[in-house]
Amino acid sequence: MSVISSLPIIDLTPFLTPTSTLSEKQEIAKALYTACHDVGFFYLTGHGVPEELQNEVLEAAREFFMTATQEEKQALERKEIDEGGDGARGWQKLGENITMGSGDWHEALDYYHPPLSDTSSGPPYDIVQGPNPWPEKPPHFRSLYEAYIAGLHTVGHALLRAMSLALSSTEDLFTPHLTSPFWCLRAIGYPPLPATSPGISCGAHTDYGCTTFLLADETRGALEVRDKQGGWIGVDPLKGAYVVNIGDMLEVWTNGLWKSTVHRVVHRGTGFRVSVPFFFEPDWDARVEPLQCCLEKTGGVRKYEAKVYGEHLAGRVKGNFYQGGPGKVLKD
Ligand SMILES: O=C(O)CCC(=O)C(=O)O
Ligand SMILES: [Fe+2]
Repeated sequence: MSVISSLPIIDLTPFLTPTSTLSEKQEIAKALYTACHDVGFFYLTGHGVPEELQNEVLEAAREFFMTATQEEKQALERKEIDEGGDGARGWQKLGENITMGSGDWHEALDYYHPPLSDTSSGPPYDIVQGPNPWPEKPPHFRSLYEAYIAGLHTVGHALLRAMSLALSSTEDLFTPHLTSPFWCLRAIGYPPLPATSPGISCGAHTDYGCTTFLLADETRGALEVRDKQGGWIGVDPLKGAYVVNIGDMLEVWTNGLWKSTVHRVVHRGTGFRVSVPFFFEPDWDARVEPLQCCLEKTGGVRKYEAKVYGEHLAGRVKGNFYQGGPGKVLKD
């Protein structure tokens, strides 16, 4: 495995500054196009999220994983639909999340966009449509995370405007599909893999939606990204920046011009690694299909069928846990 020390760095400032000029934006859009086309992963700076807020988010997750009792964790546990849960939201114990049939060596708290229908009368819930179970300790966890999620919506919209300009002459290609963007946030705790274990911390997969904003602590040598030759490249965190990758919906919209890049986590170092990926997604009912401008750039042949985002997500979530099924799929 080689370690990349130089993922492209994209500075989003012009898309968050009302006074910026078109040429300032186009310069960034051009670099963004190359990053998305050549690697599918990049560091994002100029996003406006304060580093102190990022650190607080990581520390609150660490505090939960390190200090909550087993009982407190179990009170938030993800439950199957027939057990009164929505099959998605909540705490997952070590090894519960699976990829390609093997348990992932992490525990996690998973949150999603508020449910789309009223849940006040209680279960049964549809898949991914139950309430978010927030911890009571640390006491500020919920308000901190809700403020963080709101901030990342601004960044998500700005980045999608930049991506639109990278693909066309308008910033609004994706706007009709982002009226109430769905989102997911995972707070993940990774103990080091046992020395003799052949296992994996988070198995190889692609992300499901538009873009993922990965916030991770300073642990090095954990995240790995598949390169075009099928090898693995190590991606270390860059202080203050997000590691951003594109998801399955952008691959469909671009007719494969930009690929939803496979990645995984192998944490063999020392220390307990914490990461908090935020997934910025299309509207739940968005019908996603190759865009005309991308068809023109890819020889005019449509390589992807239309997908409804919410159906795609529900299908992927169902495969993420042990239910006698084959587990998380790498690609459709
Ligand atoms: O923890 C990480 O670095 C990545 C996690 C990830 O890829 C995911 O949850 O989709
Ligand atoms: Fe991922």
